Amino acid sequence: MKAHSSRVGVFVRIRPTAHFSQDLIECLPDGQTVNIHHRKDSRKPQDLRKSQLNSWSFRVAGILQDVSQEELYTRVCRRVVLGALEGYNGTLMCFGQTGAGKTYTMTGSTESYKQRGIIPRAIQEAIASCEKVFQEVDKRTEHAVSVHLSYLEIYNETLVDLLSSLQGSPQLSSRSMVVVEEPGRGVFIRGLSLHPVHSVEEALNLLFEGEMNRIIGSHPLNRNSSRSHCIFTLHIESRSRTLSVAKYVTSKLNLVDLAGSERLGKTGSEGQMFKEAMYINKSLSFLEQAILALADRRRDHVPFRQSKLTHALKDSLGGNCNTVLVANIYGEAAQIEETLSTLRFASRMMCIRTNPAVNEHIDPAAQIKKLQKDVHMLKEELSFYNTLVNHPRIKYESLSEAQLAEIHNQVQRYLKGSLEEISIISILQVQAVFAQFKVAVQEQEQKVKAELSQTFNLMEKDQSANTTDRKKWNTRDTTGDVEALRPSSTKAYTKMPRDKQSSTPSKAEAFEDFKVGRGSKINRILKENKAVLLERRSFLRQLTEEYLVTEGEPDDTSLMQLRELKALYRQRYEVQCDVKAEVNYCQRLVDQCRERLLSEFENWYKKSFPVPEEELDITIDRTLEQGEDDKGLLPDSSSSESFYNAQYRMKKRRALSFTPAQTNSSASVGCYVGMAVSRLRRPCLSLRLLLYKAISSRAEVAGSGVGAASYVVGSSRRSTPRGSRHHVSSGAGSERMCQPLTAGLAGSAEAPNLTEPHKPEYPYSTTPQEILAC
Ligand SMILES: Nc1ncnc2c1ncn2[C@@H]1O[C@H](COP(=O)(O)OP(=O)(O)OP(=O)(O)O)[C@@H](O)[C@H]1O
Repeated sequence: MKAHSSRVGVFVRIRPTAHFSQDLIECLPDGQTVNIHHRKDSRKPQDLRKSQLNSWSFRVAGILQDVSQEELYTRVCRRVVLGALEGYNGTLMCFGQTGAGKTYTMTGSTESYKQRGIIPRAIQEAIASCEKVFQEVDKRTEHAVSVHLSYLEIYNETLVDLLSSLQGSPQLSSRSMVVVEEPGRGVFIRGLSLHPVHSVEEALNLLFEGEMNRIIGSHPLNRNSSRSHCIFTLHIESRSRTLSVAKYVTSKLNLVDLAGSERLGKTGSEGQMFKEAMYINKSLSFLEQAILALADRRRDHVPFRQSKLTHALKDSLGGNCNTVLVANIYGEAAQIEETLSTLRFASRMMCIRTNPAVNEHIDPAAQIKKLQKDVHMLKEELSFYNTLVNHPRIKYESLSEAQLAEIHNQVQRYLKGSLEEISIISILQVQAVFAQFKVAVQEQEQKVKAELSQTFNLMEKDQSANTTDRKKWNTRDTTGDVEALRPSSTKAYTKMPRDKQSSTPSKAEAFEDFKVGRGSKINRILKENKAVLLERRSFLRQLTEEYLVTEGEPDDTSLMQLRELKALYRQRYEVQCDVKAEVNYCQRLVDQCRERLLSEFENWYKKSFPVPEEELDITIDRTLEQGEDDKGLLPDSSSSESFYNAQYRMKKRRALSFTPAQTNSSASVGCYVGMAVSRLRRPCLSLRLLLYKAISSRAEVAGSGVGAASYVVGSSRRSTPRGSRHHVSSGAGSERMCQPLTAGLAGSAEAPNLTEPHKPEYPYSTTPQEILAC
């Protein structure tokens, strides 16, 4: 609905008179300008000479003097009436002094066809064009037009339905009528009867009926003076006959005959006439205020609701409407002040801008019909297309229960793998498939949640039991109660039937636990020994490089230099041999520590998780066979690698001639010595050489090349009381504490009690004196 701004069209109509005051009312030849010359207080002849002559000029759309009713209609009204037929609201309004010719202009003479006024002519114009439509119904013209009439009177600020006397009209009291506003519909009178008309005659009958009901009073200026404001309205609605067009257009054409203003002091009205004049003047005053507010663009509030008239004319004055005002004036000098007043009002009206627009609406019922038709058409199109592409089975209606069940079945089979793919048929089917997937996912989630909650409940119980047991275990560890070291939770495992030992940890997992728990100390020693081994290897590498440099000295040197070089070469060679021996020794210690760790773990594991021996052997053998290729089974590959490496070496060593007792005890002391050796520093090469020789001799005694001995090295070595620390001093004389080593072995049943004064209890132990003797 496009609106365009337009000014209120204002015309001035001068009532014909034989005493036209040409001196006071000057109509210029342009037909649009009227000049008023007025001398104040001109009623007093003695002041005529003294008073000053004032002039006012009013330029309007047209000055209508001595024009026929037909010309007036053509010049003033036709445009608005035709606009109404196109969907624009229109208002034609007559304003002026009592007896100035408003009713004559608006209604005209009911006795003379030629002198009929605007309303009959507008009816004729509008309904005649509609009649054409009416008559062409059978010819199926494009639009169907309907016209309804209403006739409202505002008398003493009361709304009156002038057509309520007609048969079939609702007999409502004036109080039940009210001016209301609704979005999309604008201002209208609720309770005002609307009368459909199909011909000019019908419409004129209604007009005359209403005219009969108007309140007319005999006034000094007008024998048949209208004592009320009257609004005759044509309600026009145009709809398309085509079902596909849901739009329809409405418009209202208001033909307003305002009551005449009067100067009460001048007319001398009394009684009822006076009361009516008071109401009339008051309502016209409110109209003027509204117009002033509308004309002033700085005002954001227009007092439309001050009177029924302004409220009812709200749309006509400042809204969606083509508005035309006819200002009726007298031509006589006696009414010059009222004429001036009327022209002032008219000039203010000219300042008002309205925004007429076609009133388009969407009919919901027609819209639904249109959409249904569109859907039907599109389905037909799709059906045709599907036939062309060999998909004639596709239906576009909602899926039936059976179809949904089939889709559910397909999705279930697809998820289980028994159906390779779900063939896509239509969008509806795709949506149903996705819906079924959603349902499947939700069901799966519920299932997993239920399982998890069940598992977590069990785990929480187990964890609380484990925590309690671990506390007990830690406490007992410090008291040295070896038998009690086994966690009670593992006892619980052993009590379970074999087929229910699903929570028994794998060996790899158990080994990881063992390293940080029961076997943490021996594991730590192993790590330290490894670190010493690495450090020695690195040192050996460095020496080898230096030695190679010495070997590559140039030949053209003096004898002295050669001797020095030879000495240096020998010295380096000796050192290198020493370090090599150290490396070999450290390697053995590391192996023994590892063997010890595994041995202890095996014992602990067997006790904690009893498994038939043959099954254990099979497991171990398989593990050995698989070697490092079996890492995938283990939770932590780096840790499991060391585990299986160690296990492999242990199994290899089992084939050797050592008894478990020998292995354990020698390994324990080996670890101890490893710690001692790890404290050695490069400068004490001779001491390390001694150590190496002693080791070599013991190894020879053992005859295996693997047997270890207990060596405590250092000049300051001494026995310490139980629980105190062993101080092992390196060859450089520095003392270092090795309490962790002692503590780590003290808690083991198989390990010798090294907190006791040193009493070697295994066949290959060697005292420091022996070492020094070597
Ligand atoms: N242009 C005109 N040509 C011929 N007669 C006219 C014209 N204007 C008014 N008259 C006559 O003047 C008389 C008063 O006119 P009319 O009733 O229309 O005045 P009015 O403005 O409606 O007065 P009121 O406000 O009291 O109703 C009528 O008899 C009418 O025929």
